[in-house]
Amino acid sequence: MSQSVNLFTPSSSSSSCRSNNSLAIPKHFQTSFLKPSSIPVGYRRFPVASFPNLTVKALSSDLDPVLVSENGTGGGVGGGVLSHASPEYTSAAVPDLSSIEVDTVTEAELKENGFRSTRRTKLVCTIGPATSGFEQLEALAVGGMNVARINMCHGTREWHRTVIDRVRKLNEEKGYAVAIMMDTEGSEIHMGDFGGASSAKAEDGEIWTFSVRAFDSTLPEHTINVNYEGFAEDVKVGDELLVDGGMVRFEVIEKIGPDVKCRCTDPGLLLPRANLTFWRDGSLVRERNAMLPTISSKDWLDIDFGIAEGVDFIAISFVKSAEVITHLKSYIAARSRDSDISVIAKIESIDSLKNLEEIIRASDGAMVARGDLGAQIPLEQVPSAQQKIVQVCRQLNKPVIVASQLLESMIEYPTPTRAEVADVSEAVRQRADALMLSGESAMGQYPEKALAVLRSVSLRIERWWREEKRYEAMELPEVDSSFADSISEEICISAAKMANNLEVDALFVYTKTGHMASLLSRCRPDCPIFAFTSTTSVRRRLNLQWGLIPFRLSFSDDMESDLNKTFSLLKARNLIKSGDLVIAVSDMLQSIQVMNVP
Ligand SMILES: Nc1ncnc2c1ncn2[C@@H]1O[C@H](COP(=O)(O)OP(=O)(O)O)[C@@H](O)[C@H]1O
Ligand SMILES: C=C(OP(=O)(O)O)C(=O)O
Ligand SMILES: [K+]
Ligand SMILES: [Mg+2]
Repeated sequence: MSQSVNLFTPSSSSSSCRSNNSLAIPKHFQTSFLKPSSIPVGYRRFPVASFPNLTVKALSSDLDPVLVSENGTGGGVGGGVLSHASPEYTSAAVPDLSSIEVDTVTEAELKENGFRSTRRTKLVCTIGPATSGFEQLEALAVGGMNVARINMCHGTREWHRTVIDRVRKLNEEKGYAVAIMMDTEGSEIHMGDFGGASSAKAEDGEIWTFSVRAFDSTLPEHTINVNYEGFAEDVKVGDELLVDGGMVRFEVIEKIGPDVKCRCTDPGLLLPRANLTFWRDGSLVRERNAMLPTISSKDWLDIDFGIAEGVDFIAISFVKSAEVITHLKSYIAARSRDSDISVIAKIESIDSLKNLEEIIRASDGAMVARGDLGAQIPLEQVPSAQQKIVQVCRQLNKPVIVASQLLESMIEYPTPTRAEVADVSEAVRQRADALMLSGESAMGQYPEKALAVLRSVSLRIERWWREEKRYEAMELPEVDSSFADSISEEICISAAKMANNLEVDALFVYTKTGHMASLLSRCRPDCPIFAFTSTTSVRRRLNLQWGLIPFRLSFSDDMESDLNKTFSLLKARNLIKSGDLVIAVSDMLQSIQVMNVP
C-alpha cells in the first residue's frame, strides 16, 4: 500500500542555512592578552583516571540503548560485533551505490530493540586526559557518544590533533560516526597554571595575590597569575572576585601595581586556568575586558586548525552579537572545502542573552553554557535562561546543547546525586537536542558511567513523555522566507502530525543538505526519524539533532525507486520488516508518502 500526497512540483532545493557570499578576511585581532605560550598548559585536577571496568551492555553511538530498555527493566544489545567499516571522513571515497551506511552500534540497536526505543537526545562528551586514549574513546562511542568535544582552552594543538585522529580512525575502522566539535577559548579572563601543581586550596581568610606579572619559574606562595593585562587597573578595592563562577570567592583588599591582594571569603579548590569574574555592588563588572574581541588572535589560529582538520562543529565562546558569527561563517565558507562546518554559538554572557534571537538566527546551533552563564547572571536565573534558549532554538530550527555540571559530582563519585538526575531529566523534558559532559568525561574518574547515566535518564524521560502524550503546545513559527521553504516546513509539520496520529513506526527523510531532516526533528515526533543523506559530513552533523538516525545512502530524485531501494537494503540487514508503517518525505520532491514496507 502506498499513498502519496503531492503538494508541489520539485523545488530546486530547500535552503541551506549557510551564507556563501562574502570572502571577508577577518583581521587577526590584537588582544591585550598575554601570549598563549606564556601560560604553560598542563593536565589538571586529577591524574588520568583509572576507572573500573564498566560493563557496557548496549551499543550505541547514534542511538540509545541500553541500561534501560523500552520496558524499563534494563538490558540492551548483546554482542558488540562491529561487522563492517564505513569510510567516514574519506570524502573522496566513491560511494557504493548499492550500499547503505549506518553506524554499527545503531544497527545493532535497531535490530535488538526496534525503532521505538531508540534514544532521541544526543550526547556530547568533552575529551580530556581521562578519555583521550583509543580504547577510552571507543568505550565512549559504544556508550552512546554522538559528538566528541575538544576544548581549546586546554591542551596543545598537537594533543587535540591526536584525539581527532583517533576518533577518525575509530569511525573508519570500526564503523562509528562520531562527529567532532572544537570549542574556542575566547577572550575570557582566567588564571594561569600553578607551575606543575594540579590544584591549590584557598582557605577562609587567607590572603592571595592575583598578579599580571610574568613569573619566570615558580610562583611565590599564595600567588595566582592572571592572563588579562588590564586586570589590576580594572578591579577596585571592595570588588568581589569569583573563581570558576563562584566555586571560590575573594574580596579585593589592596592594589599594589600589577598585584591585587585579595582575602578568601568562600574557600575551595583553585584549578589551573579557572575563569575569573569580578563583581561590584552586586553586578558583574565589564570594564575594558568587554572590549576584547570574541574571537582572539589565538582563537583564529585554533579556528584555522579546526578548518584544516575538518572538524564538524566549531563552538564559539562568549558570543556577544550576531556579527561575529556571520563573519566567522563567511571566513569558513572561503576556506573550508565544502564549507561544511557548523558554527555553534555559546550563550554564556549577559550580551549573548540580550541579543539571543539574532545570534541564534545567525548560527547553526547554540549551547547553553551554564558554567560561565552562572558566573555572569545570578545562579537562580540560569534555569529560566536555559528554558528560554532551548525554546528559541527550537522555534528557529537550530540544534541546542545543554552543557555544564549536569553530573558534576560524578567527576569524583560513581553515582550522581538526585538533584543531578532531576537536572538531566529537565533538559530532556525541555526536548533539548543534546546534553554535554565536561569535566565528567574530560578528567573525571567515571566517564563511561556518567555517559551511561545521561543515556538511561534520556531514554526513561523520553518514554515517559511519549506514554503520557505530553505534547507541548509549542508554536513553531515559520523559519524560512521563500515560498518553497515554507512548503517544506508545512510538509514536515504535517508529516510529523500524521506520524503521531497514525502511530507509524518511522519517518523517512531523504535530504541532501540535512535541512529537511532538521525540520522534521524540530517537530519532535513520537517515532524516530531515519535520515538518508548522500554525504558523510552531513550525516555526521545530523548526529547533533534530536531524534535523527542518520544513514549515508546514494539516492536519486525518484522517490518510488529510492523507497524501494531503501526498503530492500534495510530489510536485508534486518533493520525493518514487512508491514512496518513508514511516512517518507524528501527535499527533492515535495510530497508525503505513507506506506507499509512491502
Ligand atoms: N584537553 C584537555 N587537557 C587537559 N585537561 C582538560 C582538557 N580538556 C578538559 N580538561 C579538564 O576538564 C575540565 C572540564 O572541562 P571544560 O568544562 O571543557 O573546561 P573548563 O573547566 O575550562 O570550562 C577542565 O577544567 C580541565 O581540567
Ligand atoms: C561550556 C562552557 O564553556 P567552557 O567549558 O569552555 O568554559 C560553559 O561555560 O558552560
Ligand atoms: K572553551
Ligand atoms: Mg564557558
